[in-house]
Amino acid sequence: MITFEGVTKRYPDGTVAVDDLSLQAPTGAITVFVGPSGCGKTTSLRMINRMIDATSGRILLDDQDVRAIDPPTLRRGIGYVIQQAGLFPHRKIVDNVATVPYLLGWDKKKARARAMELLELVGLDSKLAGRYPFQLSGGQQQRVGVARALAADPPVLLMDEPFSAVDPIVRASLQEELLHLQSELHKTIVFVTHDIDEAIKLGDAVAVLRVGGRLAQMADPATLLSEPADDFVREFLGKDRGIRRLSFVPATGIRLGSVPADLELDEDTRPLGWRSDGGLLPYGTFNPERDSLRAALDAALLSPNGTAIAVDGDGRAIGVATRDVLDEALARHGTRPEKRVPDPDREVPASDPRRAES
Ligand SMILES: Nc1ncnc2c1ncn2[C@@H]1O[C@H](COP(=O)(O)OP(=O)(O)OP(=O)(O)O)[C@@H](O)[C@H]1O
Repeated sequence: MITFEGVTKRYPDGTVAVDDLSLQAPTGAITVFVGPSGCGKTTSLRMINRMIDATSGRILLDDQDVRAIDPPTLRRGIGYVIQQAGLFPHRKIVDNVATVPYLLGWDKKKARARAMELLELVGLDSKLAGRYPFQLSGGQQQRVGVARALAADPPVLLMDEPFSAVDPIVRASLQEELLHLQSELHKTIVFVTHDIDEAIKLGDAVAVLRVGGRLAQMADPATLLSEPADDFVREFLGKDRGIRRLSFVPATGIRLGSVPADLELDEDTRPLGWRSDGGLLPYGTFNPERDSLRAALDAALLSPNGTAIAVDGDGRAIGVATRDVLDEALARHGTRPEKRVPDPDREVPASDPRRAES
């Protein structure tokens, strides 16, 4: 557990980057700091490993004040990943990954063996080990950055916009891999991003900061989307938060009808398409055991008749959800009124989506 207790950082020029920040990043979970540029995310992150020292307040690592631990010792237990990986350009990939083990005095063979193991863990081909950073793509370099941060098996990992320099497709796969790694490693991760979608995808807990380094809200993603604390958080989450929050509603409760005769199936009862005079029409599927209500809606949108096909883990049709049934599910989950503290002094502007919701 990482605990911020009333932490403030005032830079020598008087800028208050972080103002009385109190929050907890739970052990074994991903906590994301998100917010607009200049809101103090990086400063907050760097105060954990003492690359920056707080002006006042305390940061505790489990129960120990980080100020009581000398920085080299502290950083041995904290992996650090930054944007564009920050690899040493003149060192081979394997030696970049082995940096911390070398510093810890491991013998070269053991350190390199560990590096090779980590390259595999982050999905890199072992033949890249002998290359130099410039010979790798941006996405590969980021993977090396993650491998390097994990080299000494630190319990804590700090990640500062680690995926923001790569294109959206590579970024999505790096995010998936981080989630996969985390499901095995259970590190305590603090992740900084300015991208709310990334925060919602990766965070077990999301701390939304506002400029001036003040905490606007800290919550799990589903709560954040359904119960934004104020207008700043609501704006920051964006206009499509209604549909995004359906990603956190399981599709299990959807009432399924039987598979209709106009759905063409193969011999294993996997769907092939909707029959029509002009041939088979496209369709969309969802797995009620595994997918969200959003996935079911997506499946419905892919079918010209608006009916989503439910499949089992082997892709076999087990039923359908018609538009009416999906409407019912939406009515149950999609229009839940927000819990907010009304502010009688505040007018709700005509453009505010809450007007439409009420
Ligand atoms: N060394 C410094 N001296 C003075 N002010 C600083 C210093 N470093 C950062 N700041 C200021 O502190 C505030 C917070 O900066 P910080 O880098 O923590 O924000 P951030 O949320 O990470 O921003 P971004 O998303 O743009 O990286 C900003 O106003 C920044 O200009």
